[in-house]
Amino acid sequence: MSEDLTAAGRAFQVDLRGVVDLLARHLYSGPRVYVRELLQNGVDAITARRLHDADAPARVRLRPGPGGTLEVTDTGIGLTPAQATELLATVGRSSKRDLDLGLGREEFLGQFGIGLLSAFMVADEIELVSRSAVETDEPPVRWVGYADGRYDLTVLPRDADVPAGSTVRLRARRDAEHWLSADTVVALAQEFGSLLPVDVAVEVPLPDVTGGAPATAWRRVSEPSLPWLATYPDEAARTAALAAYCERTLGFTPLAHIDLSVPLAGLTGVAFVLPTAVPPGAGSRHRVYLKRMLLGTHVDDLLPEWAFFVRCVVDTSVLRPTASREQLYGDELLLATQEALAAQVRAWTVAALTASSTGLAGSSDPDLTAAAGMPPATTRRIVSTHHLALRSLATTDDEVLDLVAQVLPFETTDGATTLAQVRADVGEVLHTTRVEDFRRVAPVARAQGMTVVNAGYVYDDELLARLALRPGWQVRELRAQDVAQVLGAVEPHRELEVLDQVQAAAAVVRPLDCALVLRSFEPAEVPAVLLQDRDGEHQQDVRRTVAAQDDLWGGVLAGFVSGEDEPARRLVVNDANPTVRRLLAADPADPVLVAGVRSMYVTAVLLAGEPLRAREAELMNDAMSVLLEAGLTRPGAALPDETQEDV
Ligand SMILES: Nc1ncnc2c1ncn2[C@@H]1O[C@H](COP(=O)(O)OP(=O)(O)OP(=O)(O)O)[C@@H](O)[C@H]1O
Repeated sequence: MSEDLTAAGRAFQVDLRGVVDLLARHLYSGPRVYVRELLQNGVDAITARRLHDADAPARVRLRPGPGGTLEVTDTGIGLTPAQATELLATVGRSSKRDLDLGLGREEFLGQFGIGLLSAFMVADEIELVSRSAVETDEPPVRWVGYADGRYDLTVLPRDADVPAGSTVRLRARRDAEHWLSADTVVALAQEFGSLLPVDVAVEVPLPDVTGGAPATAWRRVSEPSLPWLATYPDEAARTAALAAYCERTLGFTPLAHIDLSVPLAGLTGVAFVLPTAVPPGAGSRHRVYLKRMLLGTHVDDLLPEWAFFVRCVVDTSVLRPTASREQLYGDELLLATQEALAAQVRAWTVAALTASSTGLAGSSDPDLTAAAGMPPATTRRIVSTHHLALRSLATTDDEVLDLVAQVLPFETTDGATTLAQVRADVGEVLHTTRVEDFRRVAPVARAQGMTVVNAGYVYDDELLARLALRPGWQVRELRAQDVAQVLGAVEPHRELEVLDQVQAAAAVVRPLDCALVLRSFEPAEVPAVLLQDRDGEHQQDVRRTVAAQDDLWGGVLAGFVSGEDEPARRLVVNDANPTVRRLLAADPADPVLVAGVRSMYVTAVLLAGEPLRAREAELMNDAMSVLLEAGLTRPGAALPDETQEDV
């Protein structure tokens, strides 16, 4: 016989275990948030009571007990038996968004009506004993919820010893006792509730010195006011207090702090400047409080990527949390807030940069004077520690770009100097875009009096490309020809004199995709330099592609290959170098000439900062043995023969 399952208008049944599992695994970051949810309910209840009675006490007390119990008592609004039935027995029911009850969401931390369930992550039973502080004729009530979805509700006698407000009691599930231990509760209450505007304290055991009954004390975990809004005797005291707060909370001593304020989002706070450089892309980890309850310590997206040199601590009363209460909800308001915060950090950054370039005496801009108010050594330290962040910002911001060009040192062939200085000295800013290119040309360029900027480091080539578009700047990437041009040609008679040797030497490097030319240049100690020809490199690429294509495409592409099979690199041999001159005096067929050219080539590759390929290392070895052999067998170069007697 089959049962009739037809139904209409029935209510959903909820399997609480499934819901709790869902919360624990997918919504909350872990059981630890149960403390936050209990604190939040206590604070919200106090807020609700204070809407009726502004002078009502504002206390939350947490008492971890023996055997894994925890009692959380608040002096909040409490519940009548009817409210307890309605609010606690329905998952998703919340008094905090119920306008019928005359309450709006703005005042409260909670909104979803699921927070209390988080206690089931650590306990199988939640007991809540409550007495309404507003409907004082109502009796107190005791509600007990079980993780399997049942609950008991008992109306207590009117004269029962239950003060106005609520007490939640938990008994830890086996395996979850540590979550309710005094140490853990203190740590969690401090983490989530340190900035709460109510008096939050945890009962902690005192060390037993008398041998009597164990003594306890209340340890206050909340601060009376936000550290950045508190009143201090003077600016120096405020800076010191904020630095101490940063040390306690974020674990570092800041180089400086930047005050933040976005009234639209009810946001105030501070950005602390990190004392050491962080790699770009390290992510920004900001500490965000929502109505003074910790939302998260790793909230992303509060500031743009370039601001990776600061860590913020902010409190907002208007931005909304995601349901996990661990990130901010991405709405229009958050976007506007991010923009406003970025503008404030940027204004400060510009001020710091300007201050470090000029000293800024008498500036009337408050940001500028604030930054300039820092000791010059501090401004310089900030700029040198966080130059990468500044370079990154300069790639998208012209004002910062101009300042960076004036203030930040770049590596050049004249030593570290600013781009503005290079412009003032030589007009055009010539730069390489790879560190290897710079290493390759630096010694020669330096000796020729050419100024070349190394823009091979992160952000620098983007930065120079942007600078090239700024009025008044002439910026160009260095080409091989620029260097080749300044390398002096050799007199025609000398060229003729060593023609055979140069041709023999060219034949040595040709299989290594390298041409060879003879020039005379300073410094004379450098026997040869390797020049990379970008056009040549491109030609090489095309040639490789042509070789790999079928006939039709190969034919089309071959049209792009210009002229002869030009090598991509040029070994420029220095006729001013004594070793080179001796080498060029050798017989073109002498194996020493071949070995000498090979070793010159390898030295030039290394000087250019290029890695040595296996083939080149092999050549070096061969060259060494030829040179050694030649050296050892030279007449008069043999080791003294010990058997021979002195004559
Ligand atoms: N300590 C308390 N004092 C008075 N009322 C309470 C207390 N704790 C819970 N409540 C009532 O129970 C309701 C449900 O609480 P719960 O923590 O599950 O959700 P919430 O706080 O409303 O929202 P959220 O899920 O965002 O935390 C609350 O809206 C509130 O009315």
